[in-house]
Amino acid sequence: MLVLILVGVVSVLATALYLFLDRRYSVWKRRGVPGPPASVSLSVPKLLLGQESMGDIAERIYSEFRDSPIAGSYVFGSPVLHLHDPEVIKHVLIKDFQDFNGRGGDSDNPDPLASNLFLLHGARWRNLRVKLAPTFTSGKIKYMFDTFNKCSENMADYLSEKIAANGGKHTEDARPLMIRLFVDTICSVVFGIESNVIKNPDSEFFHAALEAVKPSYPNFFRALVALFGHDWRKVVRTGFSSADSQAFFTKIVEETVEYREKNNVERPDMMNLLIQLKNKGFVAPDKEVDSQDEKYEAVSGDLQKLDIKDVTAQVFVFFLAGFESSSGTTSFTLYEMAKQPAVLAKALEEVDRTLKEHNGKISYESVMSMTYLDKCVSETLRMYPPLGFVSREAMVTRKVPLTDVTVDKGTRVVIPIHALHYDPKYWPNPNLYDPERFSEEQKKTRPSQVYLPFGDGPRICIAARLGVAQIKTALVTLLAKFTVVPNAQCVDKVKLHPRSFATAPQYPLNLTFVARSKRATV
Ligand code: HEM
Repeated sequence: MLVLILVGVVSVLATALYLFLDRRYSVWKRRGVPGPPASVSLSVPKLLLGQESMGDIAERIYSEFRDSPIAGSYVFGSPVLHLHDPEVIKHVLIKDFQDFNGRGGDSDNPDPLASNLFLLHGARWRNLRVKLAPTFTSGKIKYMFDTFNKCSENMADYLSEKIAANGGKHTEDARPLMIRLFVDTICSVVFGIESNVIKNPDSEFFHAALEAVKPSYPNFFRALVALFGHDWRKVVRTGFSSADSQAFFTKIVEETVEYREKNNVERPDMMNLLIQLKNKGFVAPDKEVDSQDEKYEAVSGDLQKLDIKDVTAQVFVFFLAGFESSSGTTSFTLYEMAKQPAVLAKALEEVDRTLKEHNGKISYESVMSMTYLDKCVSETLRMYPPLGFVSREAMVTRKVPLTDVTVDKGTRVVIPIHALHYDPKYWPNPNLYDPERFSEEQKKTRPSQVYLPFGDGPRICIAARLGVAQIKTALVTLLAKFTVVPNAQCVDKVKLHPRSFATAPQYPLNLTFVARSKRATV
């Protein structure tokens, strides 16, 4: 009798679970949205085992359903909407932004580093964004120029020493090399600290950087849960960052703030501006460095001050986003130039000519005036966008723009940047590195939403100008002194790491740096 009751209970539970999952996994089918077949067994393993990234999944769905303006999938058992049509994307990112302003992160994540601009949404995000915007004006970037130029010079000195010691050339994996350069750069512009990672790879900042971006399973899983699994986060009790990162950044920020406040230290860096936000609630425009026409909403907005936890979370995201995206873009540009001597020759010619016109001086103006270099960086960002996708969250239940499909409040929305950047409809021969795609004539032939390396709309990368300026400065400084050739061990085609949140090569990008006979700089 007991056995019969037990069998009955198990059968009822199994049927209830089946019906629950069946209903959960049929949301898109019931709404007429195409997508890959869905079931627990099909949607979970590869992603959860870290064998396929969310970007890979978005790409696979895009190539299979690219003719449909939208498609549907499931992550952690929840429906995810994929946008394929540029006009729908424009609505979600820009025109209907208010209803899609979230990124998927939840507001009660206990991780102290999770209350950063990248993950917040709603009023907290808006207030913070308005407060932080003055940190990234073109005036402030020009002001920081000498700082990041100095770091590029240090890298050039390091390579010169290696080349001199190695009989005229030096081979190294470009990616960790550029991480060292941009960790130094970001430490200077954020903390005003000389981390000296270029000369000292044992520096605690280099270890913190590698720890934060390591394509390990725990890092991969944490990012996935932070963006797509807020129902699960409470069960799996995972934060956005590792315990080591939390301890490191909390210590560094507390020590730096305490030292500066005690000793009345003011430095031209982001920490200084974040301390203003902590103590006053806003960053005042700086007449010395900000241009007249730059708009300031901050002072008239919410004046609530940041606490030390908020400051730490922003420092963490600036640090991470600052070195990761720039090191990737610079190393991929050097890699592509090394593979294509004609592109390299044109870039070298422009660097030499422009620096000659500027008396050999690498300045913000000379770097930013190089139009071919600009095309090269744009093309690198097409082929290797640091984020393969961006996400949004539906903040209300409503119709997906330009369709009759209803999307429920809380649904995650994916914009597949990498897939759009490789669609042959917009980019003929997409695997070819061709900077001329960014000539003024060619740019006019494409819809704007098919090129999104910085995202778009009110949540567009807050530091896009800073990122581009520091990447170009590094390239000009290095190309003025060295040429690059692919090493025999250098991969022919880059394979992206499936467990890295940001775009990262799975195998080394070994490049050989050779001193140029005539230096372009003085
Ligand atoms: C080549 C350089 C860079 C690229 C390609 C890049 C790309 C991106 C992308 C795609 C987003 C998401 C935008 C969206 O959702 O629409 C983003 C957001 C963000 N980026 Fe960047 N980024 C770069 C450099 C930087 C740097 C140097 C920093 C800081 C020092 C930074 C800080 C941020 C922050 C804080 C956000 C969140 C903005 C928000 O949600 O309001 N990025 N970036």
